[in-house]
Amino acid sequence: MNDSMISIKNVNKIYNNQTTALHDVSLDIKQGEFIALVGMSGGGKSTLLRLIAGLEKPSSGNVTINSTDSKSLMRVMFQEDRLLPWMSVLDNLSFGSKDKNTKAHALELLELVELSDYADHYPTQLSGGQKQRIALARALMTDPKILLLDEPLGALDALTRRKMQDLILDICQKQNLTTILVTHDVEEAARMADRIIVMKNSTNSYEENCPKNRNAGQIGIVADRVLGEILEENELQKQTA
Ligand SMILES: Nc1ncnc2c1ncn2[C@@H]1O[C@H](COP(=O)(O)OP(=O)(O)OP(=O)(O)O)[C@@H](O)[C@H]1O
Repeated sequence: MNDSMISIKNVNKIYNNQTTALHDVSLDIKQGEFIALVGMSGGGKSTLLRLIAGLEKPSSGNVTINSTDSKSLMRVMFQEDRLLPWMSVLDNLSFGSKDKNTKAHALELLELVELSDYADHYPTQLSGGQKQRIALARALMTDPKILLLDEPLGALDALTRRKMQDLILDICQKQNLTTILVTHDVEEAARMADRIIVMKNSTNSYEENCPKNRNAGQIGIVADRVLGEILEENELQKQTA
């Protein structure tokens, strides 16, 4: 019996009959687990996240979400905050709803992300970190069970980023969210995730001398060993810089 919240079986994703973004990817994610997807550019991290979110379909294989919950099940948070500039912070969360409960829930979430005093502000009046906190609150408005984070902290300075990591971790733990974080930052992955999945980098594009599926977007599990290697590589780069 499979007790996974998200079950990915033998998934391939080929774009335009030409670019293999994912090759035979299988992965099970348990309820409440925090997964980080790392790997070099073009390794298929965002593609995998989009397939899980149902924003795209696999070319073959299956992505199954094992939950009886309805459409509010999953929310995605992106690198850019995607707030509507003409709406106040409160309206960005409640989409202008006049419903008392919706507003009350939005205010609760503003408190959770420590921005209660900013309900009447507009996005242009906020710092980058504040905007991402609002984006996080908005993602939580529907009480999702699964949170998909596509490099949401990439544009933040180191200190703000660290604070956001703590905030996200705290919320995910308290709400027992199943979370998938795409990040280029291996230290961030190590700090936040229960499990790190390394998407192997590859030549995804079709080339004559390279069978088009070879090495494309495969998952290399994780492993402290792999993580260690990447960290060592970074160390080497620093030393030779
Ligand atoms: N809509 C698309 N159409 C065609 N090719 C695509 C599309 N989306 C992604 N690809 C290709 O699929 C491969 C994987 O891309 P993806 O964005 O998933 O990688 P990634 O690991 O998230 O990269 P990055 O870290 O740079 O964001 C790349 O070769 C990319 O060019």
